[in-house]
Amino acid sequence: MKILIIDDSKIERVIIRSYLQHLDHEVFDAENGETGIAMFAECNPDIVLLGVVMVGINGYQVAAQIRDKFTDWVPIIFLSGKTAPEDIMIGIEAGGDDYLPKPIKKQILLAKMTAMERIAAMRTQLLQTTKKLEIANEELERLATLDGLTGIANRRHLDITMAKELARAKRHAQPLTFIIADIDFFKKYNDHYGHIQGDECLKAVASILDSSLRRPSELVARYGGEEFCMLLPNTDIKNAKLVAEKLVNAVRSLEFRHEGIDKQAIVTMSFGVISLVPSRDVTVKELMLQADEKLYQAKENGRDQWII
Ligand SMILES: Nc1nc2c(ncn2[C@@H]2O[C@H](COP(=O)(O)OP(=O)(O)OP(=O)(O)O)[C@@H](O)[C@H]2O)c(=O)[nH]1
Repeated sequence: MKILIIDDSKIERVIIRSYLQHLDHEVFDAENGETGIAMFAECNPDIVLLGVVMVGINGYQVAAQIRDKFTDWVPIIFLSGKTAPEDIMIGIEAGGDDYLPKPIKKQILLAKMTAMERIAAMRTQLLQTTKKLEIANEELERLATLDGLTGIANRRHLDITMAKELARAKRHAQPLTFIIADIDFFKKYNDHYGHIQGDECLKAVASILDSSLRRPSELVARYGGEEFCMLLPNTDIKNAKLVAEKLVNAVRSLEFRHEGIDKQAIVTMSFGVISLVPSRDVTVKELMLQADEKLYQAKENGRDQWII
């Protein structure tokens, strides 16, 4: 353990050092409160042995400042000839954890060190476990936003982002583009190639849609089944048309055979696109309904196209 002794009596410091010497501890000492606090920050001790009556700031004030300045808990043991119940109470209230009466008895000091060593080990373990838990929680939160099959955003994440982006577009009177896309004749694809190959097709489509959108603020999500949604903040109707054309072509460029339709057919997608500067009363539900209506028109119109 790293042990920091703060006491203005050189004799006390030398005696305590000699008691701790034969144990495998690293001992630091400071001759007053101010130096002790500075040393605490520097050496990051596992335990502090702190005199109470000192020239300058006293031990209670040092303990209070350590607790105030440093968030990590480190045990503080007061060393004092003042052992009346009220002295002990003041010490504990100032942030101390234990009290050793002066003159310090070697056996008691070593026994306390053993107990504190156990506590320090448990604390280290607790900190490590907490760190692992934090990392696991972050990973869980990340996974909760993703679609299990394709690895792009899921519907839950889309819902949250849409609400945020719609509110932002209203606030700044900025355009917002929203697209719903659906793979054409996907039932026939599954029927012809089987579900496993169908899943591979979904993954490839997700990946090409995702890589076709460039801006970090743009989102591609799997809405469900073979339906995907794209949200493009700050994108007006002119740019929405360019993006839609690019997406139709990107899916074609996969050149995935779709012999469920006919020998020459490839996998294509239809896109329903809306672009608007939303007024106050526009809701997420309305955006979805309108884009879905455009998608329906694209399907009716012969598929493999976008309608805005
Ligand atoms: N392989 C696979 N298929 C899925 C998944 N989710 C939905 N599907 C299939 O997607 C197909 C969707 O079919 P439909 O809604 O009839 O639409 P479609 O055949 O694409 O026809 P159009 O949309 O009109 O072009 C169904 O056969 C579903 O079983 C999935 O996770 N994996």
